[in-house]
Amino acid sequence: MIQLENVNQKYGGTQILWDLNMQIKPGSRTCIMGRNGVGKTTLLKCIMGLLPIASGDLSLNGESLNKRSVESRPQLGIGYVPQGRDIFPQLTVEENLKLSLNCKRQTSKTIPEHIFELFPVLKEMLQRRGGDLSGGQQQQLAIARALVLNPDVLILDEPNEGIQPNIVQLIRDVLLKLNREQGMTIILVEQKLPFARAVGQEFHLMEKGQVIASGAMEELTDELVAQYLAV
Ligand SMILES: Nc1ncnc2c1ncn2[C@@H]1O[C@H](COP(=O)(O)OP(=O)(O)OP(=O)(O)O)[C@@H](O)[C@H]1O
Repeated sequence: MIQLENVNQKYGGTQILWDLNMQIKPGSRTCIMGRNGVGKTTLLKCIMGLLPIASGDLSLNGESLNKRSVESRPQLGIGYVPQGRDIFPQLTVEENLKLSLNCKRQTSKTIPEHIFELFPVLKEMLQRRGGDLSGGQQQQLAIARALVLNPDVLILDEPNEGIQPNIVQLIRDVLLKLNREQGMTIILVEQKLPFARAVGQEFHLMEKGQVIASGAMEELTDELVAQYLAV
């Protein structure tokens, strides 16, 4: 269980997250939704320890993460696919994937074969530089890099931005499969409603740094969509 209680976050004097509360159950597929600028990415960065929180509590399975380092997250089984992918453009696909193997959680120094079953194109392109891949291939690499550590929780920040429809479908199928077959918790920041509905079982809707509605995906009504998601 990931739990956030009264989390506040500020960039200098500007407060972005306001007494934010959220619970994410193990094995769930959760979508965090809301318009541009409501604080979704900031929230994920706080969960990952990339941004400090000003006050409040953040915990994983009852253990506080407040004082744990960024490096602790992969060891605790939290994988992260950041917005914009952040792969290393000068390194090959293989090198990008092997970087994750340096983490203590992973005892083997070999890239697990199931990664290539999920994303076959990466096997074909192992020696290609990350920067030479298409956007869709880079996104597959970014997800694969997080999966190398076999996380219990996979957090993705708008994985479909600028990606062609067939890769969007592949990503959807991979997320559903990881959740179904491995019980992996999926936390997805997503603005596109059809994708959010296809992947998410639960939603948290954000507005101005707070969660203003949560529930089962079927409870995300047209009224909520019109009020808080439509542009
Ligand atoms: N490094 C920063 N310094 C100051 N303000 C920031 C910084 N990063 C983000 N912000 C501000 O924090 C607010 C929330 O941004 P955030 O990226 O978390 O929103 P978001 O909901 O993820 O939006 P998007 O969908 O556009 O990514 C925005 O007003 C943004 O301008």
